[in-house]
Amino acid sequence: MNINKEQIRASDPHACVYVSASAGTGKTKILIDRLVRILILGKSPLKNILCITFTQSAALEVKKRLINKMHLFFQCSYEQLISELFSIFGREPQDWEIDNARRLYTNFLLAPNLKIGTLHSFCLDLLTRFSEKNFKKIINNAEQKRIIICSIYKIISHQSYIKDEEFFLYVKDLVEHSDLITPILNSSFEEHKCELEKMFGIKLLKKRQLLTDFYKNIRVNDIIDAYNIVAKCEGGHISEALRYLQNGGFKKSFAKYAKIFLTKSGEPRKNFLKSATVNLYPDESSIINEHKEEVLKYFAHINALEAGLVNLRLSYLGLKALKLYENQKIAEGFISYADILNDAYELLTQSEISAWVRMIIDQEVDHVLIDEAQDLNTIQWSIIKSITEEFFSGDSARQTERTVFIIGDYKQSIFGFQGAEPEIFKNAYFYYKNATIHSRKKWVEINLNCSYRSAQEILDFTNTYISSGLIGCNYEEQKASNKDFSGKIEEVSIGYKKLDTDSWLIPGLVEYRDKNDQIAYIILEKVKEMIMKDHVSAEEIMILFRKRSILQQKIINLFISDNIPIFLYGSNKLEDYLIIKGFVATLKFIIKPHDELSLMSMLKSKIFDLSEESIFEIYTKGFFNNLEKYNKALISELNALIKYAENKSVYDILIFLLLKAQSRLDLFEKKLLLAFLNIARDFEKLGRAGIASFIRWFYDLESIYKDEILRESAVKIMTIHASKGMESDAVILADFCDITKIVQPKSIWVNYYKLIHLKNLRSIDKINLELESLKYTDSLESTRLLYVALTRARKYLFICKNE
Ligand SMILES: Nc1ncnc2c1ncn2[C@@H]1O[C@H](COP(=O)(O)OP(=O)(O)OP(=O)(O)O)[C@@H](O)[C@H]1O
Repeated sequence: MNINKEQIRASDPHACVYVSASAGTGKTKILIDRLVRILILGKSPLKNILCITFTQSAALEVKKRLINKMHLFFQCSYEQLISELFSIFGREPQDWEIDNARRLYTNFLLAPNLKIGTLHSFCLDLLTRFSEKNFKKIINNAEQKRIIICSIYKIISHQSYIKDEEFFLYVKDLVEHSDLITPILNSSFEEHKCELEKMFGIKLLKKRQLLTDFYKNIRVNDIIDAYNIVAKCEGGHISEALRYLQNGGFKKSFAKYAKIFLTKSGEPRKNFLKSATVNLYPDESSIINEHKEEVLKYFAHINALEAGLVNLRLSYLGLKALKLYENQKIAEGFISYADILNDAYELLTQSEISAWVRMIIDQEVDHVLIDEAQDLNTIQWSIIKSITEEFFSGDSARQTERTVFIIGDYKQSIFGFQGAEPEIFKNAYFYYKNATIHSRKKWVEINLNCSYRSAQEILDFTNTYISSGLIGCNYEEQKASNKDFSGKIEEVSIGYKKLDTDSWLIPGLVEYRDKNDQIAYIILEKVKEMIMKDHVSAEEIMILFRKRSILQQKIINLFISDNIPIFLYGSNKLEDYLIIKGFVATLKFIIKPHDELSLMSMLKSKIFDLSEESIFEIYTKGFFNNLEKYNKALISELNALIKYAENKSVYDILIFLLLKAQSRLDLFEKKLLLAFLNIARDFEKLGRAGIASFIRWFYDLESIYKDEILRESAVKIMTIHASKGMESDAVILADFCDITKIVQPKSIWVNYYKLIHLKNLRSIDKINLELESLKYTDSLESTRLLYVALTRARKYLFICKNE
């Protein structure tokens, strides 16, 4: 280890410290060093040090490294201990420091009380100890879904809404943002209407009312005359418009009429009339152009109105469903992750016992260390502030030295979807700086920018892609501390050649069915080359994705069939895989044939393999109410399934379904199903039975899929979010092509309201402004994501780029 003076200043246990540390500059090392130095100082016991990490795996890593360090101090030679302590203190250790360091491990064994974990686990502990609220369990996805659907059924007797999965997703999103919506939860229909009218800048009247005004003002005959005259020199769109006006069609379907004046992409046609026509018939042309403007104005207004009315109804019903959901969740003894934070905050600041709770916590915490501080959102900072408030009050009853340590990196702020933003981190920084200086404590600020991880070539490449303007915070070019090895960057451009699915392939020649196949093959070949030619070991290769996708699935399949060991990081719960969802839906269908959500996802799954279009078709024909009429073969298949399932065990039913789906399954799906079958067998071995009871048991298990080939020496496959804090020799970016492309949202949040129907909403200026700013923040975060991905690599970067 190199002695780095700034790292040593950062671990000074007498100062409150803020560290802004770029990727690879040693954040984790500093955190461990600081924990060790506080312990060696000997004034605060282990149990009084609170270390907050962003994820549970980070907490495990910190615990592991701290315990290893203490164990090393306990059993290493005297000389090694001196040298270890020298690298941490940056000076010769004193005798008492050496003695204390030796004793850390035994002290730990006597009282192994490590407060290292996520803020959620700290808050959960707080609630368990002090809250009077009665909760038994953290709610999981399946329970959440069940309660949302029940709540929707309770408010909507007219069930056509429920057929639409979109409404379920809408309410689910409200549930996930419920803390945000609290202020409008109890508003009446009229109040929502007023709010949305203000937001949209229009009155939410009936559409007919608006159009009546339009029809009243239009001089139909004048316009028909004008059309007739210019028709001689114009194209088909004029005769089409004429038809609509002559037979009154423009009243029946105003939208279709208005579309004559628009281009295919929905923009107003710039030159509706040719310039020759305008020169020849100036008067008629100006009548037509004025009319065109008028139509488009009304069309925009009607679009806004339709969007407004849809959103008004959705918000009203959605919020009602949300209230029912919240009540039912509490009645069943569930708590969500968001509730944990909100309830803990309330307990610490607004409850009758707040002062008492804070006093007890104050006795129990002397030092707070916050890792990945850029990823915390407002409520999380509020909780941390209330825990540390007494540190700076001046008249604290406690005389012990107490510090706050904040380490983070604006450039790695990539959890915007959880409410974290660089701005929030900046505010927290100012808060602690002011609080520390005002209470006359020592404040130290450190900026680390030299990477111990990556070769200079990797950092040069990163520097060309990243700049302050693109990531929304200060970016200084990064330098490598380690000059012992060099880096290599390769970029491949993927040409997209779509082939007919059943076109004849020349034997022996690699042809790709689509872009994803091509990328998957290129990556497989690259990994083989790295392992065979460059002697990179498999576990030192990391394949990163911006998001889970078909490409990821294809790569996994390809690697499995080529016997290259892989390890999937992140949330790889069995229940989250599409194929397992389809099987679970089928089990649900067997016990509840009228549950439309299960029926739909069963039909879509590989067991039935119906296309989206055919499901949509039978669905719109009223299939779900009138099964017999439309698809006899399917009905008899469904009946046969229900009949077969009578008196059969879950395991037997699953085998039956597996055989039915077999020809459509790929290798990876077969492995997943095998794991699922094993779970069913375990369930039966326990002497349990019943489909409903199996499904509940399966969800409670929250089983993580582990394959026998997922060994230690495996290529790691994960999303960039999951790769946070990790490093490896080689990094492959599989979907770089999409990295700066911003996906247009289907809905946005504006002032407590979740607005959908975005195509129509775009005719409202205020919404357009919101969308623009959203696009801007998304693009900044997308570049920060790229920064995180590039800086995981030590020596090799391999990037698949769109041409
Ligand atoms: N003083 C040092 N001398 C030598 N190597 C160091 C030093 N400090 C850290 N390192 C090494 O640099 C690498 C990066 O350190 P670490 O993982 O702590 O970085 P980080 O700042 O947490 O990175 P990121 O923000 O990307 O997660 C590690 O392999 C670590 O052992």
